[in-house]
Amino acid sequence: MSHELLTSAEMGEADRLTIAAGPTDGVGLMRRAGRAVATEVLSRYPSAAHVHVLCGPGNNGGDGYVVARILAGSGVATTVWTSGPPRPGSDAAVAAAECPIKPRPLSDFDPGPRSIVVDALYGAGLSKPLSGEAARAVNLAAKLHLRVVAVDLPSGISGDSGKVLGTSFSADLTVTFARKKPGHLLLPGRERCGEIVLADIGIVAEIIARLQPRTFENGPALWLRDLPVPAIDAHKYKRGHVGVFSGGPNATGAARLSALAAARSGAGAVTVLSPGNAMQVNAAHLTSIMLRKADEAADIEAFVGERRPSAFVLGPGFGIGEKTRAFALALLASGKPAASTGIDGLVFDADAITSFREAPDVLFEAARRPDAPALVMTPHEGEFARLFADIADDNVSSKLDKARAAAARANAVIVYKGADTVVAAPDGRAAINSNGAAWLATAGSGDVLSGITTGLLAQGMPAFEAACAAVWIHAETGRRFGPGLIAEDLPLAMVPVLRELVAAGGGRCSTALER
Ligand SMILES: NC(=O)C1=CN([C@@H]2O[C@H](COP(=O)(O)OP(=O)(O)OC[C@H]3O[C@@H](n4cnc5c(N)ncnc54)[C@H](OP(=O)(O)O)[C@@H]3O)[C@@H](O)[C@H]2O)[C@@H](O)CC1
Ligand SMILES: Nc1ncnc2c1ncn2[C@@H]1O[C@H](COP(=O)(O)OP(=O)(O)O)[C@@H](O)[C@H]1O
Ligand SMILES: [K+]
Repeated sequence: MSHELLTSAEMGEADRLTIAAGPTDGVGLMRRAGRAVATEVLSRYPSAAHVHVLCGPGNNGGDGYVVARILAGSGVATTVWTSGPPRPGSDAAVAAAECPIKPRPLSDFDPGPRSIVVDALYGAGLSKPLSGEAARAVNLAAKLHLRVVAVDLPSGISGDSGKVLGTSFSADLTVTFARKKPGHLLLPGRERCGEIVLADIGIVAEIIARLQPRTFENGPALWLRDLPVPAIDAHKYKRGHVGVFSGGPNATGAARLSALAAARSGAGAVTVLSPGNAMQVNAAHLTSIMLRKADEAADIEAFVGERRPSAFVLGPGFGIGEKTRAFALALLASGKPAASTGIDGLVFDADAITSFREAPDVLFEAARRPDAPALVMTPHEGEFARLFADIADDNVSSKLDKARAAAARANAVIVYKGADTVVAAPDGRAAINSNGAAWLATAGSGDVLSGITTGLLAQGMPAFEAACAAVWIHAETGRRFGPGLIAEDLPLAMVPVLRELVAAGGGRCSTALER
């Protein structure tokens, strides 16, 4: 499965295990890596006037010497610029010795217009901010609008965090090896990589599996087998019943967006739980979605006892304050074992998150109780900082690290939203999403996401998989819809996406939910 993402350390270990297993040695891997890059350059820029290969002192530079040798051997005018010679005896030194081009110092780098740059300065071993001659090369390439092909990663981008250290190349194409790294998907790294090509250099799946990777690129491979489809004997309650809490009379739309999305994602029944004073306005706007009054926590208990809901979403448009906290805690810890409530999961979004700003530990402790239903929280950056202020303030950690730390602390699946949404589970698994588009940045879009997540939870999908699937489906829908998207469009527009997923082999029959 090539959706695993490897940290620099894991990639180094994969390298080591592959060499130990034989027969390929380190230089062999380097030759394959360099050949993969050279093949892309030759096929994409067949009439390139001149290629400038920038080689650093480590193995990234080693790959660069291989590229330069192959390009020169193919008749391409090639110049090698180096920021320092490889360590004697290293694989890179072997690759440099095999390269017939005499390197020139990077400080003299002087590319002509319309030439191509192959950036093999630093990759997985980037250890400090780019400065001096490397920074000058970055600026020159940008000023001359040169095409840049990055080897493994654009130099200056951290493979583990996607952060820019000092400055970085903005590549048109990045060729990486064996598996992508988190920095290829997290921003701003993703944007600086351009198109990403994953090259097979002979590090086999068995070796990757031995590393037991815990980080993934979000996509159907991660959760398709768990995507619920109705069994032949399904009836609506077997397909899961979702409860969505509505805000007051002036804030009911968010709940209806969530409710509609939950229904479209396959929940057989959806009930909006509305304050008494908003019943009229909700009733005027609901058709297949049911409506029930819920003014206090005791009303939830009655609803659970009578109507057997399987998942709830609390937060969209609900309002911030004591009532929200009381509802959240009642849902998490009504004092009954989960088996008797039958609740598969909860989604806390928006105001349900913000309401615990002053006392996040109360929420985390409630979520930690062994009988608490599985919890998914879907904060955007602002909401994340309210609940996890210290984690958010840490300027060193990546978004991936932050989501993971938050999930462990809250004992919840955390969907840390944004253009590079990260989904993290308390057990350490995490997925980075990359199929979205900025069209999704529209009011109510997050309410739809929480509805999809709740709909999938209600159908028995495990929390991490449900959150990952919801994020991917939501993003895919927004990307395909494109200009003009508003949140109201999303529930219907996700139907073709769902259809394709079911046709592709989703998943688990919701009869398994019979209780
Ligand atoms: N693993 C695999 O399976 C395979 C890996 N392969 C390739 O290996 C690459 C990783 O190679 P790598 O580990 O040698 O690190 P690399 O990025 O060349 O840098 C290390 C050197 O740069 C220096 N340095 C760092 N940052 C700097 C800065 N800002 N400014 C100045 N100097 C800086 C650093 O200095 P130091 O930290 O020691 O001070 C050290 O000397 C990987 O990206 C891929 O292309 C392929 O061959 C196929 C198989
Ligand atoms: N630039 C972007 N690219 C991709 N997805 C985005 C972008 N901006 C926002 N999104 C997605 O849109 C949704 C917005 O949710 P949220 O901020 O809660 O909005 P609202 O509160 O208005 O519903 C999230 O799923 C987020 O990941
Ligand atoms: K590079």
